[in-house]
Amino acid sequence: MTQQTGVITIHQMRLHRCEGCLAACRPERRATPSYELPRSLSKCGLLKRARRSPYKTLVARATRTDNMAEPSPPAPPALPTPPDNNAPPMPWFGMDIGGTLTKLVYFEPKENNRRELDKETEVLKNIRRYLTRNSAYGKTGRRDVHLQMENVTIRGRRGCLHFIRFPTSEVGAFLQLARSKGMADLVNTIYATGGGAYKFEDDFKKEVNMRLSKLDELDALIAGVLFVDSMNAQECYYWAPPNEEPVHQHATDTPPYSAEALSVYVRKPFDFSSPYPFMLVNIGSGVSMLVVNGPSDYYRVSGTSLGGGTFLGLCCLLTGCSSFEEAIALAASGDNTTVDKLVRDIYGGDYARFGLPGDLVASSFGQMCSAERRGAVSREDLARATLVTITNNIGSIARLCASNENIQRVVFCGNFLRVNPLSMKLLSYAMSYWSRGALKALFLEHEGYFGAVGCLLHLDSNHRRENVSRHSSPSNIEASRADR
Ligand SMILES: Nc1ncnc2c1ncn2[C@@H]1O[C@H](COP(=O)(O)OP(=O)(O)OP(=O)(O)O)[C@@H](O)[C@H]1O
Ligand SMILES: CC(C)(CO)[C@@H](O)C(=O)NCCC(=O)O
Repeated sequence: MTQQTGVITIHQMRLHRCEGCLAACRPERRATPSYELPRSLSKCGLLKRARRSPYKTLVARATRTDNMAEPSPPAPPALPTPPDNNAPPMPWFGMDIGGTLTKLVYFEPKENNRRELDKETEVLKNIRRYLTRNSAYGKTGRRDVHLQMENVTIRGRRGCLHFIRFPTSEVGAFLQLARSKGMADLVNTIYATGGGAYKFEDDFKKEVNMRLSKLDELDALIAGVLFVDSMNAQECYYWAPPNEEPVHQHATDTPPYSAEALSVYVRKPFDFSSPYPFMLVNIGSGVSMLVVNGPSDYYRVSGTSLGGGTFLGLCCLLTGCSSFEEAIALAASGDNTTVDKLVRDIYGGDYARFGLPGDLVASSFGQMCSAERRGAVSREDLARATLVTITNNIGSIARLCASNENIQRVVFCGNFLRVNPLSMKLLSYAMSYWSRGALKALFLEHEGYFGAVGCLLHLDSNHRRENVSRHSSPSNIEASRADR
């Protein structure tokens, strides 16, 4: 992320400028986003104030190079946003305690004036220094420095968003750290989402006397996606062959889904400023699929328990690897065709009548019933087959749901896609090929952090959301199950 020069505020969500834009893009790089506030956000005081604000919203009209809109004049310089004296005390965090990873977004205020600096306690300064000067915390905490967002303004405070993650199994260690850094004395409430916000609520209270103000994970996810995308013109992208040749019209000898064909795919920016309707597929430990018709108009259409957790769990079992990064590295150099049974292994070639090419996987892990083949297979091949199995299954369900719902754009997010271009390319190919070009797979740079951002956006909300979201009414749950 290279946002440096623009000032982005919640009041001025549409204003975007980044180094990348200034260097490489025309001022009109992005079309005016039709950004409506998520209902959850519009309930919070901050945004109510923003609407009444006398400070005019500034819109940097910019259009992505692949989707040129009417040229428009460059945006005028940003007006300063008035500081909000009723803002809650720093530090400001949003937290998503997921089934595998906990994500923490920290707002680091910039431009403190002298008075504020004098007022800032030593503890607060230490927390800020500790979080922003390190990129590793203890054995397992990591800051994704490349995702850092500069010049975000929240409640009149300009600052920088930092993205931190650690395994949810280390929540205990995090609480100890929070105590040792004095965080517990400063923060009495954290906006938190994810199953862990429920599961660990008592631990936060007992260990560090912090209250978790719980937000629904899917509400927070959507709010976070819309907010981050509105601030970062580079957020949304897709993968395609360099010449953008439709993969279902591919006419060479190399199968379009082979490792060789996928290796030439390149990443391209996508203008997501008119997003609706879209399907959001969150690939975390498990997978949730949502149809999003508007910022506060969505439903969970389906899901699958075969997600990122399954990939990692199976890889650990099959290859003895011990981290996600290792599993991905193994998969990157493996060959799944020694593990899977292909259509040609069954037919000797294509099953032409129903358009099934010989190279298509007919049966995932289908070769592994042979002792001889099991003896010959490598760890890399097993990891690759696991990745392809999980990815293709998610792709199939997403495609069926999208066609069923008459939706053309499918946005994939979640940390399964972290450092995992292979899955993104496979999903891109599969969406396009099996829909004959009708579906487009899209991806987001801040992969797994949207829930935590959604929580940060609530930091001044007095409104505590109902524990049971309106989206999970019994009838919706039934509908979601029935859909499978
Ligand atoms: N460093 C990592 N450690 C463990 N898993 C990782 C790591 N990086 C990426 N992953 C992948 O990301 C997945 C977790 O993604 P994410 O953080 O989006 O979900 P979660 O919030 O933990 O799960 P859920 O939403 O289902 O509760 C893991 O299952 C794994 O596939
Ligand atoms: C349970 C959640 C929502 C927790 O984030 C996620 O892991 C998930 O969507 N799992 C898939 C559950 C299913 O629909 O089969």
